[in-house]
Amino acid sequence: MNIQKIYKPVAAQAHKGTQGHALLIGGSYGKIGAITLSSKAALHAGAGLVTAFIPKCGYPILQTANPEVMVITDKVQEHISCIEFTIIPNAIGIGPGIGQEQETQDALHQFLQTNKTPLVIDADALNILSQNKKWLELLPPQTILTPHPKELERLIGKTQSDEETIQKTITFSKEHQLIVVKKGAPTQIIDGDNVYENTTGNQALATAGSGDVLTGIITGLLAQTYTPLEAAQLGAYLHGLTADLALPHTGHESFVASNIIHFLGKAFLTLQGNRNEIGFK
Ligand SMILES: NC(=O)C1=CN([C@@H]2O[C@H](COP(=O)(O)OP(=O)(O)OC[C@H]3O[C@@H](n4cnc5c(N)ncnc54)[C@H](O)[C@@H]3O)[C@@H](O)[C@H]2O)[C@@H](O)CC1
Ligand SMILES: Nc1ncnc2c1ncn2[C@@H]1O[C@H](COP(=O)(O)OP(=O)(O)O)[C@@H](O)[C@H]1O
Ligand SMILES: [Mg+2]
Repeated sequence: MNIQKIYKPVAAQAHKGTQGHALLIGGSYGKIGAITLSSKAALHAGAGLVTAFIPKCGYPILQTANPEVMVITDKVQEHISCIEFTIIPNAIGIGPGIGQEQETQDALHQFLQTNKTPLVIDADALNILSQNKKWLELLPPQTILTPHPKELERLIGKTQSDEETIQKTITFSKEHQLIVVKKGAPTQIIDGDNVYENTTGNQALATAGSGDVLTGIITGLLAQTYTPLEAAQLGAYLHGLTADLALPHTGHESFVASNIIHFLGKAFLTLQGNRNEIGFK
């Protein structure tokens, strides 16, 4: 599978209104950084407009760190208690840093009951779903879940081998019509019986916030004209490639999640050449 076939260059006549509006929902006291990274990543993935929905305490932090991102605040200071907004986003990413307060769980339930917008679900939003598996029925078809191994285990249960994990994830994906970005080394994308293995990335990504950035990238792509499977594949590919491109500059140790965002431009630029070797296995 060739990533270059998925990639769509930005049209010369494009404007911010044609490049998609991404909404990132998350953050809680002490974890505003997660949603700050996600929303910044969505912008750098090409979304024309990005809004972050966060608890009140994050307002000055996010507005200062990301002046290009618009902000909607919850009425509660330290966590999200009610997800209501009047904007019409093209894609929503929910979960980075959101925490598991009871009010936040209730807000997620309420949100899922009415939401029809293409969705990416990560981090504590996944953990809340794991404790309320009936809510999986509320997800729009082709919703993208981005679990790391522990989050996946909470969703599908313990397994004895990698093969069993893949089989259970395929069954889970088919049962609920979901795309699972099974994060790891390497990341695999499971869409029903189809399993795609990413070819980019390295251990530099073993750093706090690198998954939060992936969620922002995928949501930013989903808000443009990419299908959920394309957004998951291109997002995972670009995310990993940033770590490969950064390696001569940062080494494995000093690479941090912000570097993923920093090197995203260089990663996109590789897609504009004629490299045929790139892609997924
Ligand atoms: N700057 C920030 O605000 C940050 C906020 N974060 C947020 O913190 C919350 C908690 O997320 P966590 O993922 O830390 O908590 P979890 O409890 O979901 O996951 C941590 C556990 O999973 C295990 N694990 C993670 N990756 C693994 C792998 N590849 N293989 C095997 N085990 C693995 C860890 O060893 C640990 O036991 C999330 O909402 C997240 O978005 C984190 O992303 C870190 C940065
Ligand atoms: N050794 C590794 N090789 C390749 N990718 C890795 C490695 N370690 C972590 N990653 C990637 O980094 C990201 C980590 O996500 P996650 O655990 O959710 O981080 P966080 O919650 O801190 O943002 C995933 O995309 C994962 O595939
Ligand atoms: Mg994570």
